[in-house]
Amino acid sequence: METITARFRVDWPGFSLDLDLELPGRGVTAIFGHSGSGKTTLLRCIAGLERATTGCLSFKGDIWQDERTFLPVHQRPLGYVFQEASLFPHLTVLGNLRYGQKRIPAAERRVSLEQAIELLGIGHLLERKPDRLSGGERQRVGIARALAVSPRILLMDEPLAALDLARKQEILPYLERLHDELEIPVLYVTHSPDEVARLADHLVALEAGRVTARGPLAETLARLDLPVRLGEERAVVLEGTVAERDEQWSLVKVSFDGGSLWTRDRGIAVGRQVRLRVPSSGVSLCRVPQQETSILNTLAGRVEGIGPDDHPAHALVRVAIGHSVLLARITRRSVAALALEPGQEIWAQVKSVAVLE
Ligand SMILES: Nc1ncnc2c1ncn2[C@@H]1O[C@H](COP(=O)(O)OP(=O)(O)OP(=O)(O)O)[C@@H](O)[C@H]1O
Repeated sequence: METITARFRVDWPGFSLDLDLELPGRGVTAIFGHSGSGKTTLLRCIAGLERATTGCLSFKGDIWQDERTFLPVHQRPLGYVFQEASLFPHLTVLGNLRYGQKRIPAAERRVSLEQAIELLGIGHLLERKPDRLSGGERQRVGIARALAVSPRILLMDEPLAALDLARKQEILPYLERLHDELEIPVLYVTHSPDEVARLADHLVALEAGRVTARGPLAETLARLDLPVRLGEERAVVLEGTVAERDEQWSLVKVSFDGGSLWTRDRGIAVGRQVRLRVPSSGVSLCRVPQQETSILNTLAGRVEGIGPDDHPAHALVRVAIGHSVLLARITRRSVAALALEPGQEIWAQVKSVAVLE
């Protein structure tokens, strides 16, 4: 059994959490929701920091909590990364990392110290004391320390929230490496749409202590029946590969399962895997491919469904492009004018697409 099953009920004055979740035992699951929706409470329940909770938690077949069992936090093989790493000020970076690792018998170490240091790029910082680290460096050390305890799961509670944009950009590639190179599942609490789009494989959306949507990221974002918005408007995320570079016009072609899209060249090497974020307002639809248009990307697709959007003037059209899906936000008047209906062949013009590096 490779999954994590979690059922928790917490009742506090003014807030209750009531969840029944099956989470994948691999990849990054983003726990996404507004402030106060219960994200941190869920992580604390999983960590065993909320003792008053009633619930059940099984991790890949091992019971961590049920009616009879409650493993205390120190017996749960997990790493916890907070918004700000609380490192021991009197120890060097290496001392901090070794401290975390001490209680793990050598045979049970899944991540070596060297591997954690290399993954987070902190080899040059090992002799420094925490007060001589930048916020971004401190956070990287905090993540390496959480890995050094050889966790079976990593719980990250808004690990980038305390950092400015430049520091966030500095750390994101390291988080992507963790994702690509480690087998350890990560539960990643955030209210940043960008972080979800870049890092998550799965999504759990919370609202007022309840799950409003969950599932694989791309699939969940493309659903018409679930109101999951990452940011201002509905958008989908596609996995792709940089297939071609057009030096003359500073463009790259990114191929995905079903087609390809030209987008601005940001210097990413041909062959690299990237994610694309396509906002629904950047997709328009036409019944015949347009000849003289400034839009570079026209894809053949099929209408799969039509649903409402935030404003009564707008509709969201779900369009299958091969095995991938785009959402187009168009006016309801256009839906009527084009007589759109499920099953219909259609051309999607994609004006706006962002590469999430
Ligand atoms: N120990 C507690 N006793 C009572 N209420 C609590 C306790 N801890 C948290 N709460 C309340 O539970 C609700 C959920 O809090 P939680 O920290 O889980 O939300 P969150 O989604 O992580 O928010 P944020 O994004 O702001 O961190 C909030 O209304 C909070 O005030």
